[in-house]
Amino acid sequence: MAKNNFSFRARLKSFHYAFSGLKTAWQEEHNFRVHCIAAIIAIILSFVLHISTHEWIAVLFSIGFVFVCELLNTALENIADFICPEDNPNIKKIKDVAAAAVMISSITALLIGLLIFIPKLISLALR
Ligand SMILES: Nc1ncnc2c1ncn2[C@@H]1O[C@H](COP(=O)(O)OP(=O)(O)OP(=O)(O)O)[C@@H](O)[C@H]1O
Repeated sequence: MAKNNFSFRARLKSFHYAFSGLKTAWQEEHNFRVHCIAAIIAIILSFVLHISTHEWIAVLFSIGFVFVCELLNTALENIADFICPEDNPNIKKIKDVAAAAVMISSITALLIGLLIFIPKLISLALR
């Protein structure tokens, strides 16, 4: 029964676990670091180019979308390596499909970034 009681301490612990997951992804996944750098560049460009609220929503949603795909891909890779460390065609399929999700999210984010930033950069250059 006591397990169902709401506890701020338990909620804080959940945050701690989630941040520990982020730390693991940062330490172990090179792609995660690349996505962090891309996100920082996109946020700096957004401030510098004074994008609109709607554009901010698109940029932030794209960044979150890529991070979520990357983190789920990392979790899947770890499960796959844990249950089957040897070469296995099914594991290859699972990892390749998960990697495809990251690729699609990254291409989508890149296209959204280009749509928002390129016209602003061109008009800035032509001023
Ligand atoms: N156990 C396995 N059996 C068969 N093929 C595998 C196995 N592990 C990995 N592979 C193949 O090798 C590719 C790379 O695997 P890996 O686990 O290194 O992923 P990665 O995307 O390179 O990792 P990272 O995100 O660390 O850069 C996979 O996409 C898959 O095609």
